[in-house]
Amino acid sequence: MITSRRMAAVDLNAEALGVPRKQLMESSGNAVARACRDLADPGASVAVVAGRSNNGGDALVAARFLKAYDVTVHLLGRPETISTDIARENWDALVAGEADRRTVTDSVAVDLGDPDLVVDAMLGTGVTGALREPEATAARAINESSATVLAVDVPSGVDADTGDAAGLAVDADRVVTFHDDKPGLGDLDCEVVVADIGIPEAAELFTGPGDLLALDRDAQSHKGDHGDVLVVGGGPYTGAPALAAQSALRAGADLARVACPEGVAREVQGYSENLIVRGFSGDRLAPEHVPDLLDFAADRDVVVFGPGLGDADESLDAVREFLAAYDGTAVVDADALQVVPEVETEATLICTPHQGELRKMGGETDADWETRSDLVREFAADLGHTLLVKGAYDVVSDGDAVRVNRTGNPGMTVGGTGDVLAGATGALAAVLPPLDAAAVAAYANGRAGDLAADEFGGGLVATDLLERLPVGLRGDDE
Ligand SMILES: NC(=O)C1=CN([C@@H]2O[C@H](COP(=O)(O)OP(=O)(O)OC[C@H]3O[C@@H](n4cnc5c(N)ncnc54)[C@H](O)[C@@H]3O)[C@@H](O)[C@H]2O)[C@H](O)CC1
Ligand SMILES: [K+]
Repeated sequence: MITSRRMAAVDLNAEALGVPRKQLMESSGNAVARACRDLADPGASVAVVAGRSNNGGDALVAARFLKAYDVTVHLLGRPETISTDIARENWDALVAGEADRRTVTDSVAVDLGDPDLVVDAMLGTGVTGALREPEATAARAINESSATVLAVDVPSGVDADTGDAAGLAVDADRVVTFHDDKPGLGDLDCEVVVADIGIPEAAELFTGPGDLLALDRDAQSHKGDHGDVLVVGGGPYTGAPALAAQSALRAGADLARVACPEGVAREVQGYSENLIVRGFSGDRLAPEHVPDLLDFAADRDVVVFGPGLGDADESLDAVREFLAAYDGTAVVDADALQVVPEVETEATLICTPHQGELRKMGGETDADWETRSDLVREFAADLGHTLLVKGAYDVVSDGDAVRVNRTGNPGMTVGGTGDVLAGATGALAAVLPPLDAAAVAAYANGRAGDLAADEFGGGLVATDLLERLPVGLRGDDE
């Protein structure tokens, strides 16, 4: 099952892997033609009703494959208004091949004749709201005809993420849907066939430019609130919390605060005037600080726990007490990780261990990334939290889905890059679901590292990543 939003991401990832959308459209069209052959005998009359975008494009390809049938293509609109290059190229191929075709520019012109089979390719996953004209009139004509109706990807008018129609929708006998089942289709009273259109498995498993789309859309739905992130750490180390907090800002957070021992607060502030630093008494985190921290954390969007915290017993006790009482979203990193398996918490946690830290948490790992993916998924399911296990291939899992990130380079083994990743994950967790936040953070952090390595090779340092994180988070075409 795949949502149309995730489908768009996978599609872009496929393109980055060398399988462009036009190639997928050819496979989709071929699958539509196969479904037609299943539903009608050679010689039967077929009315292809094509919209002006890619759903229509699929059917324009199918028309080319249906030489044994009496096909008429009805394009809903003027050819010059076809909205994608690949759909237009397929229309032009029909024109050049002198295919039987009509253009339907308004509702009065909708006349499908009396076909044996109708191919509904008006709208697919790009539908928004109720059908407009001439689609609405065409949908009524399709529903009134006695023909068998084959819908391409989804029946036009039906939202593929919910199965709901905002009003009128095509009543299909069969749907040929691409790549994977879509959430709403099971509730419709029609037969659903899933066609493999050759999207590589890697497009779904590995992070890619498509994963950044989640940021555009989900971040907008949290409009005006790009995150108030609190980093709790510092004590034995001061650079780590400062790096994590600056990284949260570079990853788009509106505010980054650091809660650290007052003995190191000036030093942490000294790294950047952009940080809001709040000291607590003493020189390391202890249980006595927890009530105050919980109050302070309650007004923040995400807490990043652990950078530079150290592993003193009283600090780890404090992490236990904090997590047991906290019910918000937290990224847990570094020494704080080891207490996670023993804590019962209502909080949503994203844990960011490297493989040594994973073992210390009780998790297993393996040199083979595929085996490691299974182990990480199982351990995330046991914990009930999201894991981002760092390595040459980072493995992200919420216990159900797995994403693997291949960006990054050996230069990133330098100190501090993990703090940058934790901070970025914190900022993204303010606007995205945990799995997406971790996957996008790993992808962007690795891209930032790759850009830094272009310049500094093995001499890159963590602050180089901070500067490049905004570019790492931006799509190539922006
Ligand atoms: N990997 C894939 O997912 C592939 C999918 N294919 C096919 O492409 C469509 C999705 O194509 P897209 O161009 O994004 O959207 P639509 O064809 O659904 O058209 C959207 C277009 O239509 C207009 N519109 C939106 N809502 C309405 C409305 N209520 N009434 C009238 N018009 C409307 C608006 O202009 C939109 O921009 C997918 O379903 C597959 O069939 C690829 O071919 C293969 C890979
Ligand atoms: K359709």
